[in-house]
Amino acid sequence: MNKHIILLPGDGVGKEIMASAKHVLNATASEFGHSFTLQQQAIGGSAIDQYDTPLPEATIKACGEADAILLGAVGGEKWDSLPAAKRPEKGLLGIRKALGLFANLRPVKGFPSLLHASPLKEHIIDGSDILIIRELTGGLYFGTPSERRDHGNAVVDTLHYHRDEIERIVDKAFQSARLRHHHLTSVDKANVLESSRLWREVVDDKSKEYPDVAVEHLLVDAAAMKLITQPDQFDVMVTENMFGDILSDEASVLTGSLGMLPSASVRSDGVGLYEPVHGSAPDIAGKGVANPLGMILSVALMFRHSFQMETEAAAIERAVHECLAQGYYTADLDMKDGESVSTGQMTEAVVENLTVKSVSDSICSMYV
Ligand SMILES: NC(=O)c1ccc[n+]([C@@H]2O[C@H](COP(=O)([O-])OP(=O)(O)OC[C@H]3O[C@@H](n4cnc5c(N)ncnc54)[C@H](O)[C@@H]3O)[C@@H](O)[C@H]2O)c1
Ligand SMILES: CC(C)[C@H](C(=O)O)[C@@H](O)C(=O)O
Ligand SMILES: [Mg+2]
Repeated sequence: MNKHIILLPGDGVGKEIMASAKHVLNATASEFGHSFTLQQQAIGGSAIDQYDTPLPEATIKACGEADAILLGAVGGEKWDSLPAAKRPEKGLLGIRKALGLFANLRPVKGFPSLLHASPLKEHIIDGSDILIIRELTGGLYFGTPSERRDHGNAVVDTLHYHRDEIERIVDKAFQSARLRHHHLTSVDKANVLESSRLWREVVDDKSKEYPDVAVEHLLVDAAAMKLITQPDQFDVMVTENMFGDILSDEASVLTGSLGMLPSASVRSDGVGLYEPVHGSAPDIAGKGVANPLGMILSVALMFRHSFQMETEAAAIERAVHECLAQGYYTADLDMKDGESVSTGQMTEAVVENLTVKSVSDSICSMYV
């Protein structure tokens, strides 16, 4: 099958892990007999340097015509003092909005070999398997006005949702719960925010269409606590844009490192943008030590969600599982024994484990 994929490496470690994604993508293509057209475009700080904008028109056009998009990360100190509209992060927010990618799926499932890489107790994280569904094109990130007032001494940010925007993400969450363990936790701040009270109303209305899914409402502060004390109590979690941003970084602790988490930003027709949950990691950028697995697992999500190629997706996930079991780990994973490997060595280890043979006894669909 021929697919057209846009690569947006972005900034910092984004460039390093995109090289890993390309390598794994090419290896998967040759292993399974696919041909992909890959085209690179600029976004974030590197686009600002080249084109004076974090999201060039050419990037939006190319992404709009693609079957799927892979993104590394954006941002860095160099661009931190630019005005809001010119920051690298605006490029990322802009492409999500321009493509209508309203559903951000962030699966959090630890690999058995990394149980002791987490600072949390093993018996607490063992068996946790959570899908965080973050609303991605509305909420606090996109409401207007968002501006300074009173000569810079006052400020307003707006959390805006229309019922339709909540309905479509909640629908997606119920559908995902049906494919998993039929349990949905909706996270909000309904004891304070009017937007959360509408959110809760929509979840309760929608739940009538999904009587086979058990629904629970949880306030976001309690959810943050429960996520790391009783993670096995969660199946699918659905929440507002910023709540989801924060909770997913927190949840990464269950897997041993922020560098492990992949994500899929999708809309209803299957077009999607796939990126790790972490950022450009300026503290380690350029050193060749970034963990490429969140990015590589995002490639697996692309096969699953945009191309409906479950075998290929499972093969990549299996290869990651195998190389961790063989004892490969990057420096961010706080392991007790042995020596950590570089980004390139970890990527090679994944590619070496990526064989058709390994798919037969696949652990399959780790990240539905
Ligand atoms: N999706 C994105 O592009 C994205 C996401 C988050 C932050 N950012 C941007 O990235 C920049 C840095 O933000 P930050 O430092 O708060 O968050 P960050 O996610 O870049 O880094 C947080 C910590 O996690 C570590 N880390 C992250 N990814 C890693 C990996 N793959 N391997 C090993 N360690 C990893 C970093 O070294 C750092 O210690 C900012 O400009 C921010 O806006 C971008
Ligand atoms: C860089 C930033 C705009 C982005 C977000 O908040 O959505 C990031 O933190 C993420 O999680 O993808
Ligand atoms: Mg984030």
